[in-house]
Amino acid sequence: MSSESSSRASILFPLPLPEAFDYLVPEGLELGLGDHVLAPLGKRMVHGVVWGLKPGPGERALKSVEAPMGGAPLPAGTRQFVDWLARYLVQPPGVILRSVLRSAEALKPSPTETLYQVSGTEAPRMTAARAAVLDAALALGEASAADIAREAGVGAGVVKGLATAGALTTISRPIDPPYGIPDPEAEGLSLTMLQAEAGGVLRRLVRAGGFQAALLDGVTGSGKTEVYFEAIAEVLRRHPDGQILIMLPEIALTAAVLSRFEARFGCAPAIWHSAAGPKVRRRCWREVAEGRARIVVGARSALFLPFTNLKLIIVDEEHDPTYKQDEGLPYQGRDLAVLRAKIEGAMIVLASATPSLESLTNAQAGRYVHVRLPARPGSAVLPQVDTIDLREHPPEAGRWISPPLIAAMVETLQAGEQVLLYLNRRGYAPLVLCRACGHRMTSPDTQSYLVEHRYTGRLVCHVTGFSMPRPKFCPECQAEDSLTSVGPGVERVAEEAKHLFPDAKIEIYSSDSASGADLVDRMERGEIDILVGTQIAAKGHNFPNLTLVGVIDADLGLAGGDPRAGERTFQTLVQVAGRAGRAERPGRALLQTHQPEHEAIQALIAGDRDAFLETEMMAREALGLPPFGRMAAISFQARDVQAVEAAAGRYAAAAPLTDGVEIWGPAEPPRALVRGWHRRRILVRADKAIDISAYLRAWKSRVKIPPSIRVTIDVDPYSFM
Ligand SMILES: Nc1ncnc2c1ncn2[C@@H]1O[C@H](COP(=O)(O)OP(=O)(O)OP(=O)(O)O)[C@@H](O)[C@H]1O
Ligand SMILES: [Zn+2]
Repeated sequence: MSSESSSRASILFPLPLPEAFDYLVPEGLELGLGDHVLAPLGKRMVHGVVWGLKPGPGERALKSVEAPMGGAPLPAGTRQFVDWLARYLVQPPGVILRSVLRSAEALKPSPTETLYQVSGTEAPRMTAARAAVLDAALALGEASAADIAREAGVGAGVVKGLATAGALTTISRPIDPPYGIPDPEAEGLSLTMLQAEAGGVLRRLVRAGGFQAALLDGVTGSGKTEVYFEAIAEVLRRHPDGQILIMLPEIALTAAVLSRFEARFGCAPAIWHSAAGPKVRRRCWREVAEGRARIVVGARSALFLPFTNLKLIIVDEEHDPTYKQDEGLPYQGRDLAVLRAKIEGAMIVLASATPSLESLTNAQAGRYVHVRLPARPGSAVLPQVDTIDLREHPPEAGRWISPPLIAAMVETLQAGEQVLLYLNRRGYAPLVLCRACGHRMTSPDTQSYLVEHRYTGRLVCHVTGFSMPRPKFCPECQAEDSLTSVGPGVERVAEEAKHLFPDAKIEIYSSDSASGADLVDRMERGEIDILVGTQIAAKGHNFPNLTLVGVIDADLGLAGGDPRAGERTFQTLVQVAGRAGRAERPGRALLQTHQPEHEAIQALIAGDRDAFLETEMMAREALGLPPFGRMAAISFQARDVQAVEAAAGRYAAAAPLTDGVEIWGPAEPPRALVRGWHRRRILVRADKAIDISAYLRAWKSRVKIPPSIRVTIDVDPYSFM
């Protein structure tokens, strides 16, 4: 076994193991860092990546690497990102690697298909079937045997026979073709002065090279997309092999957005998101790893793609809460994007009309270049925002649209314009209770109210997905027909709108909608009069004829005591109001509220974002909350409530004592029971100067928790509650 030339490789597996393991490299096998290999782990052969190479056979008897797996090696930047994240997120490195290796198929070359084409050579023994095939092949150009045979109305054997006879030639083509080459000089919109200026700043940053960060802070509808296209074009010009990642919130990956990319750069980008099928995934992953894909448009998980030469990352709608992943591996995609840009020496642009306090603080401190776009292009102006005080103008009993909002809707519809009614609640009613005994319908094993969905006639748990038919008898007191729906969801508001405007075309847009893309198209074309939507309808869309936005409940989200509630509500309301009046016709937004004096709502009416953020910042600073301090959450889950309490208690007791760190809890989180799993949570607040990841690692190493208890560490919890 041990010869002069033998060496060792440490192999990292995409598994929750504490570290990479050493293997012997068999003689004759040349391995490089980042190579994909098969190696024995227990009784199995497992796909791993060469993480280190060492000379000599070493002291211990080691197993051997079995075989190389092919595919482009994992680039150095990606490996560094994995190591960095493992430390930062307090996770075993293999857990991060698992987020990188998302397509084993991508390591193999693309499968090929055979296409047929008329060769021009005469076919011997012409028959009617053969003539039909030649006609079909001429009409189709390059096509598969099956397609030609179908067109000709014969069996595929006739096609193959003609190929053997030389009358058809065959071409072998990859099923996953490379992506088109984007053209930076393709015709775009002509930019306004403000846009050109902002674009110029971004182009200069691209030319400066290396890690650069910019906050593109522009009001809704100001054309931020066009401006960051300028940065993309500059990278395409300067770096013939440079790669660009554009991150969007998952639901913003619509046909409308993609066609704007195509229009500007002359070809479709590579696409990456969690719902993409294996074929889309393997193509994108392979092309990125081989350095051929130039532009990737993706959701947060695109961060983990193996870029070989990443030059620019755009995080569009950077404030969006969907960049935060809570399940599985918790991380904040926006922050990791900045980290990745640093490691790759790339530029990053964070774009938003309502930047997060984190990014604004970085811009104010000069860490990010602050690029502003204060106005919409051309004649488009920002919407006029007003409140409707529900205490003065209450809707009729059992209704949710107030008289002033109804009046505004009448005007808008009479002018032939569109209305968006916004309520961030899916279904018909958020709560169903028994009039006889007061029983509230909840999800089994989960402390969560069931939401009534009237279209499907079911009560649905939005936490676990559990659903049941609406019962006729109260499950508690058995009273008949005693269940009543409390409060509105979008279905109920749509029902009311239908009652008020029986002739209007009304649609509901929420994550329950079967075809959101179709709704967006029809809304854009003006085929819908009133769209009743949740936050999915509030993001990024351009509906030129939409001039009235009615917010059914502007107070939703302000209650509850989460210090982020004000910021989040403000962001959502700016975004939803920002859908109005994006083209020639001016728009307005009406907010129904019980507390028109609330700071977030006042700031919105005054259009004074900065004053609002100023007070928010002061509150955060006083409490030492992010961005002025660091937070982490440690969550415990178990089937047994006593076990989870004991484990959380022991964990808390083992906390290292340090100045500048405060430990809160263990306590019950907002959802303390889900699918029969009991949850407890410890919150950690640390001063900015403290390396909270290192602190959490040290803490974790002090406690042994039994495997029946799931422990999750989140170094960037979105909610502080
Ligand atoms: N220079 C321009 N000339 C003509 N139309 C423009 C120009 N710039 C932007 N637009 C149009 O204005 C609309 C808004 O642009 P875009 O979607 O880029 O705005 P945004 O800043 O991303 O807005 P939001 O933050 O609300 O999503 C789009 O329909 C876009 O095509
Ligand atoms: Zn009852």
